[in-house]
Formats: sequence, structure tokens, C-alpha cells
Amino acid sequence: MDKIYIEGLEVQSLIGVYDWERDATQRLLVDIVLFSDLQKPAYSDDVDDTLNYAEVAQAVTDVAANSQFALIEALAQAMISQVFSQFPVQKMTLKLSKPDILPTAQNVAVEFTRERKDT
Ligand SMILES: Nc1nc2c(c(=O)[nH]1)N=C([C@H](O)[C@@H](O)CO)CN2
Repeated sequence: MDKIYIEGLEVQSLIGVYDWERDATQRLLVDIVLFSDLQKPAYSDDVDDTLNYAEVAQAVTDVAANSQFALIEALAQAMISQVFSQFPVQKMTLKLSKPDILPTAQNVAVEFTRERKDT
């Protein structure tokens, strides 16, 4: 299956388990793989024949900005649900990273791969 990638998308969200995380938004990074047959747009050269990655990136950015989850797991699921509701994608992988939170780790992240029927 062909794939569209969105890598290192920076978003802001109010997120975290602890009281000290509930005052200000934090920087999160999103990596997305959209599994999609790209044969048609490859020949038509028409954005209307494909998943518009700019629109997907904006949808995910909006979910982050407009939510207040405790766990990155919950925000990741909300992002996936929004993409499936808004775009005709059958399968996707989404990795959500919280890179600034643990001083002794480069990154923490969750990664989900979901098919439309799973949501
Ligand atoms: N599996 C998870 N563990 C933790 C999360 C999370 O979102 N998923 N979050 C926290 C805190 O909010 C963390 O970012 C700061 O310690 C802790 N563990």
C-alpha cells in the first residue's frame, strides 16, 4: 500500500497528569502515516484525487489546541478519530511525542496503528 507521511508536526496542547502541567500548553510532535492508494493522483496530478496532507495536519493541530487530556494516549486516540471522521483513509499510524517532559530522556511517545473499523 502506498503511504503519505507527515513527520515532525509541531503542535501545542494543554496536557499532562500533574497539576503543574495544567497551567500552560506543551510542545508535542506528531508523526503520521496515511495508508492510501496513490495511483490515481500520481497520474491525474490533482489534489482532489488524494488525501491532502495539509488538511490532515491542520485537523490534528486543531485537536491538540482544543483539547485538555491528561494522557498522550487519549490525545493520540482523539487525533485518530478526527482524521477517520474527516478523511477517507482506511488505515493510519500516529506517533505522538512529548519531547520536553523527561529531563533524562530524549523523548517519550505512544504509537497507534488503527484501521477505520477499529475506531
Ligand atoms: N503512559 C503514560 N505515562 C505518563 C503520561 C502519559 O501521558 N502516558 N504522562 C505523564 C505526565 O503527564 C508526564 O508527562 C510528566 O511526568 C506521566 N506518565
